[in-house]
Amino acid sequence: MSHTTSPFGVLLVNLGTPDSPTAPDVKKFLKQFLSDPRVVDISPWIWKPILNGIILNTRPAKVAKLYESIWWEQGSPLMVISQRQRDKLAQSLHASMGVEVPVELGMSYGNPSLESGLSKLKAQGAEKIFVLPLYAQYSCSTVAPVFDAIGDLNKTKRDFPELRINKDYFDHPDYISALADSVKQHWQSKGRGEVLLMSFHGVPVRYVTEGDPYQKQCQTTAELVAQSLGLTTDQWRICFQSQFGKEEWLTPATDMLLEALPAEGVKSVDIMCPAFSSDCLETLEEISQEGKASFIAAGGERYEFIGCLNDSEAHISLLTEITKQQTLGWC
Ligand SMILES: C=CC1=C(C)c2cc3[nH]c(cc4nc(cc5[nH]c(cc1n2)c(C)c5CCC(=O)O)C(CCC(=O)O)=C4C)c(C)c3C=C
Ligand SMILES: [Fe+2]
Ligand SMILES: [Fe+2]
Repeated sequence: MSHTTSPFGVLLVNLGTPDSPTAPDVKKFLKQFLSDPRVVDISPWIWKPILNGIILNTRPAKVAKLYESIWWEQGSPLMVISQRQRDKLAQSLHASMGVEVPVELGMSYGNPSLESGLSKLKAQGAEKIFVLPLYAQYSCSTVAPVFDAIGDLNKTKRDFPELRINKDYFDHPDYISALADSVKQHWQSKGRGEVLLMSFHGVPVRYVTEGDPYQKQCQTTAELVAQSLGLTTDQWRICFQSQFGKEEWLTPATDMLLEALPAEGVKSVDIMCPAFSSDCLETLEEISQEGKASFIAAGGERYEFIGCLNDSEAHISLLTEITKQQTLGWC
């Protein structure tokens, strides 16, 4: 195998996670994240006093306990899985392109920062950068901040690398088949529920009415997965999780749906989270633990969580394919 280095590098981007499951580290992370006007876009005159006066004084201790319940020996699941994705994508690109392609991680909030990921790529000789945000569905609250941050970093530089930033991959055939195959594998090992729930991270309805294509992309992903599995309309549902704050968010809300399903006669479900490329607090705690408890308390009998694509072969092969398609002509 050749050991030539490619002229481009890949920056794998995710949202980020606290450095430790302690209140001070969770506070530091939440402060940076929730101060981004792309995430919470209400006027700073109104938002800053709420954030600094209430949220950052109450939420970190509560959320730190939740992080503690899902934390792994090697660190935050989101971080550990992201590192595995980085290493496996580098191996896979080397094997399929015949050149060594540097791959680094950059988190929108917390560590390692986007800036450190870009510097590491530059140090390895990458003159062109392919930025791959690990969100299949574009949202103004997740992918757009990556565009903003990279633009901002370049503002202070006299020169900047040639850049391509992936916008989304919500309908990529390899993404749909990876999700569908993960459901089939799960059915084989754990049996099959009456209904497959596809729970996507929510966003405020206003973001969508103002032009965010997120909801539409989630709907398309869910329909394509259902179609690929041959499900009839009564065998699957879409829902939106992790509501934050008082504004109206996308519905149906996952927690409300889980409480309502047993009364509708649905006692056995499988639930997956296609908007998350790695398991994290929002899937391992909110969906796998809390969701199960509320479904069972409402009269449900069987609740099985299907893990995210994480560092599975199908996921790495999807990321390899996207990288090859988007860097055509660079190698
Ligand atoms: C404030 C509003 C929020 C919006 C809008 C939002 C969108 C959004 N988030 C993800 C994926 C992740 N979110 C994670 C954590 C997280 N998200 C919010 C709030 C919003 N998210 C908060 C306050 C937190 C921190 C935890 C908490 O305090 O509840 C994470 C990281 C989880 C981890 O393990 O560290 C991810 C990943 C998506 C995909 C999305 C919009 C499409
Ligand atoms: Fe979130
Ligand atoms: Fe949450």
